[in-house]
Amino acid sequence: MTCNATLAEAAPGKTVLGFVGIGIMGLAMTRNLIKAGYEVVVWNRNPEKCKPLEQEGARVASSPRDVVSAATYTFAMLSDPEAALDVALRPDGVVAGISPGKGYIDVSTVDAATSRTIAAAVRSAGGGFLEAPVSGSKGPAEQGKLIFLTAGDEDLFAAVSAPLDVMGKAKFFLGPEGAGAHMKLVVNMVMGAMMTSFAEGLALADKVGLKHQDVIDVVALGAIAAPMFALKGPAMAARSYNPAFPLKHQQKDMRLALALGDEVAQPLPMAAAANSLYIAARRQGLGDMDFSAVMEAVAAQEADTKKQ
Ligand SMILES: NC(=O)C1=CN([C@@H]2O[C@H](COP(=O)(O)OP(=O)(O)OC[C@H]3O[C@@H](n4cnc5c(N)ncnc54)[C@H](OP(=O)(O)O)[C@@H]3O)[C@@H](O)[C@H]2O)C=CC1
Ligand SMILES: O=CCCC(=O)O
Repeated sequence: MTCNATLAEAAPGKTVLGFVGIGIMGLAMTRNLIKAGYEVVVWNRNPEKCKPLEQEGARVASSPRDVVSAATYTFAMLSDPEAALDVALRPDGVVAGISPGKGYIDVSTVDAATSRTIAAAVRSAGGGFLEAPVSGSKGPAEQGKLIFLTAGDEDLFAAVSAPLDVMGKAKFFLGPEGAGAHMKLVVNMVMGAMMTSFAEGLALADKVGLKHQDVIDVVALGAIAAPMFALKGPAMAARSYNPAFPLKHQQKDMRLALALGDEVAQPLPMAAAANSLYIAARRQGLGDMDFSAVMEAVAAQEADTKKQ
């Protein structure tokens, strides 16, 4: 799909960029845009989080509409479908500032229906829409090494190619909006199940007297080696869960992937089992910790078994 108005190619010194949603990811991504020389306008629900960016040269706007009015292309990195819809559609939201020649790039992880609703509203105001959820966490966001899974208006994809390259190491254009959301949910569903399986492995190893570090080293050398296990393993062994990817967002992604499975009649029993552990971890109050804190839900199950 292409949008009706011509979209100018974004370049530092020429194009004003907007960014709404200055959380863990939004902060790191916006910083890289500023460092690359872009003039950036930002908004966050809690304005305190914009302060570091203001010191680094960003302008702070008082609503998402004001960001979009000031910028040619606006990126959004918001928690979940509810936040993405609200920020886009509220009276002083993104769509209220859209006009022909502007584009909205939603990099949040949401479901396809949310993305399609926002796309239709943006296009009816004359703008272009791209969904562009990312693979990669806080570290890759800081290093400009995210992987963009984009879909929607291909001319907008081309127009924002330079800022995407500032924030990421790779970008895929997957087709009409919905395809990017689907790809992201497939990847995060696999990641979520891998993490619960790893946590169970560490718990079992512990029970039989194996050292966590030995398990991490053995896994790292074999066919199931994964950067995620190497990165998160030592902190999990120390039961320390400083958030890079908050557990509440991983559980949201499992929920959205399971709903997608229902929609297309694909049973996902492993993902469903993993999801129940993330829900248990949220009930333990761990939603704002890193998603590796699912380890604590595994440990709590062990405690329950001992009581029986
Ligand atoms: N962290 C990670 O490793 C990755 C995260 N993601 C995805 O990126 C998105 C953001 O993640 P992350 O930065 O980690 O999360 P954070 O929780 O750090 O940030 C969430 C952002 O959403 C905003 N927000 C939440 N609800 C609303 C609302 N109702 N109205 C307006 N703004 C709202 C928050 O504003 P406020 O500060 O005011 O609360 C904040 O700016 C999620 O969809 C997540 O799944 C994708 C890849 C990696
Ligand atoms: O959505 C979060 C993804 C985290 C990652 O890819 O490391």
